[in-house]
Amino acid sequence: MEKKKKEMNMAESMKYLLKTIWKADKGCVIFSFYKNCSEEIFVSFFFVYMTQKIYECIEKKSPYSQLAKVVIIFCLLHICIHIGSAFYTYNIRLKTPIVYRYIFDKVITKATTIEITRYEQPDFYDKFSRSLDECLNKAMDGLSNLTRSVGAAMSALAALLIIARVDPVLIIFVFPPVLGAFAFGVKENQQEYQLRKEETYDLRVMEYVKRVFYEKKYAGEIRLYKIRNILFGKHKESYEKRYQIHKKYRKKIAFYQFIRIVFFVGMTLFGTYIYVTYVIKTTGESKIGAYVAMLSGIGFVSWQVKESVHNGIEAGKCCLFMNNLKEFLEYQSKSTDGGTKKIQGLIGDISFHNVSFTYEGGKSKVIDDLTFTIRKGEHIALVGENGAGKTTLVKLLMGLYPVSEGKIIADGCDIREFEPKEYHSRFGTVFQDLQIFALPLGENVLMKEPKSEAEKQLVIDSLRKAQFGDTLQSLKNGINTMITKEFDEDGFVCSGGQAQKIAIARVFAKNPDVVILDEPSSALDPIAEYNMYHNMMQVSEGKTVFFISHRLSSARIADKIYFLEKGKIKESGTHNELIELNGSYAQMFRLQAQNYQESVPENYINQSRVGEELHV
Ligand SMILES: Nc1ncnc2c1ncn2[C@@H]1O[C@H](COP(=O)(O)OP(=O)(O)OP(=O)(O)O)[C@@H](O)[C@H]1O
Repeated sequence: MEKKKKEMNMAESMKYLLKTIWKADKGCVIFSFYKNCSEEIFVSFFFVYMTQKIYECIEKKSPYSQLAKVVIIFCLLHICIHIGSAFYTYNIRLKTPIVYRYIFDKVITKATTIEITRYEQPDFYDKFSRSLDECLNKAMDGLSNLTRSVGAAMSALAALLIIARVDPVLIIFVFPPVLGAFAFGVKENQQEYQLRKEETYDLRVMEYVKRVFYEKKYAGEIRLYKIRNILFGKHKESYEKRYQIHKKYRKKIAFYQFIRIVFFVGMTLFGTYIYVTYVIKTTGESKIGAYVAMLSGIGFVSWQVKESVHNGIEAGKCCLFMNNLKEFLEYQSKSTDGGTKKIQGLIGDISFHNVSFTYEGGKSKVIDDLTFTIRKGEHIALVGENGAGKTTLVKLLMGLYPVSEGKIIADGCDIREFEPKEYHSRFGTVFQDLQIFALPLGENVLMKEPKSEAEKQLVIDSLRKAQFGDTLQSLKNGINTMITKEFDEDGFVCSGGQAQKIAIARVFAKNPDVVILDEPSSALDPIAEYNMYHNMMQVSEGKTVFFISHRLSSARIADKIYFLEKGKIKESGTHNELIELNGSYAQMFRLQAQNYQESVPENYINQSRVGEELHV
């Protein structure tokens, strides 16, 4: 995102992870600490204290009953601790999805409030995908590793206390692995995190290629064109880049691991053996039992330190991913910066004041110094060549993109001052790239589950107005029919025109203040197109309507037509005024009218005259 924030260090990211999971489910954190700490401390007492007791018993020739008492206490403790652990194992499986849902909710909620422009930035996708994929999985892994690390550290500490009772000097031998493991563990973590960051772009490319081969919408093009080879090439290229990145970092990580284990852990083990041999040699064999027991104790401590560091490193890796989550969730969206004002009544007049807009990274203005006013209830047609800026203009109006210069006023107020969610809710839109969801038809229209009879009827009426009535009648399950076959073999697969009709029905069902139709009829047949516009204009009586259409025959019904060219309004007026003006609009209109007349070739007409079926 734009402003680079300082990343959290490991301790801060661990705190953030714990805080996040704590907010999602307190029990998760408590159980995890309980299980891993209690088990590990018990193990250290069992191994070190019990071994020492056995040797003591042999050396002092104490009665066997004393040892039996210790064994019974340990047995009882063992049962108690593992009852708790069993409870944890049962619970943690149930709690993991709660945490997963909590983070998922936060990320998705945030993503839907961020300006659409962010979706065009690779950096946004990196953070978004890492927040979703990595953080979701890493959060629980992080907690598990962190608590195991703390458990192993506590276990090592408990063992050290037992060892110190025999000979405090022995403790010195434990410090090299602790210091080394810590210093090199941090380095390993940093390398691992850098590796993940560096490979994110290529991972995304690989994910994209995977998605293209997976999703049905690409299946046709892939079979018909040679795009498969290009995509394979991209996948291979990214795979090789990732391989090089891994090679670079894995070498360093392996080196740090080698130093940590061979040098520091080795120092402890060999140092202790030399020291214990020395002590036994100089003090005689009186304490041989206790010292031999301590040798295994030091081995245990060293193992636990290794475990603690290893788990700490793993936890650190997971926790550092929390940087992505935090940065993503704390990102201040431009469109959500201000905007708390509520709209009173319906949206009234809308005016553009010297509005200009350039897409981020774009070189030239897509909308260039536009000034005009739309009266409440006017039906406006936006026409012009491809790329003239028509879609961009309506997206600016809906507040989906922030204007670069100037302002848009609705109801006498800059639209940036309105509460974005409420402002967006006032528009009913059919986008050019409209989306149909793998949900029942009713939900696709109402955009929520139609529960009451009135809501169900509204869905049916809206579908009829959108010219979907005949198709609806043929559907066995009516508005409960599942759309797409993604989750239901009997699902209904829409044609392009049917999908457009469903999207149009959404607008009828929503009954918004302002209707925006971005080429809503491009896939409709001429009769459906005529009826759709007729219905739309009827129900939009008194509402402001913007429609973008390349079929200028439909623009005739508008109260006013704006002809856009390179982000500027070149001509405006009613259809008749613009025809009279005899400018670009009139020229385009005449060209289309001429094409329609010439579009049925002479020989087809002749053939049809002799009784053959006409297929045009
Ligand atoms: N997300 C984007 N990022 C960068 N440039 C964009 C983006 N969307 C559109 N553009 C550019 O802005 C210009 C206007 O696009 P827009 O979609 O507004 O045109 P339009 O008039 O609706 O075109 P059409 O009739 O083809 O739908 C085009 O040159 C296009 O390449």
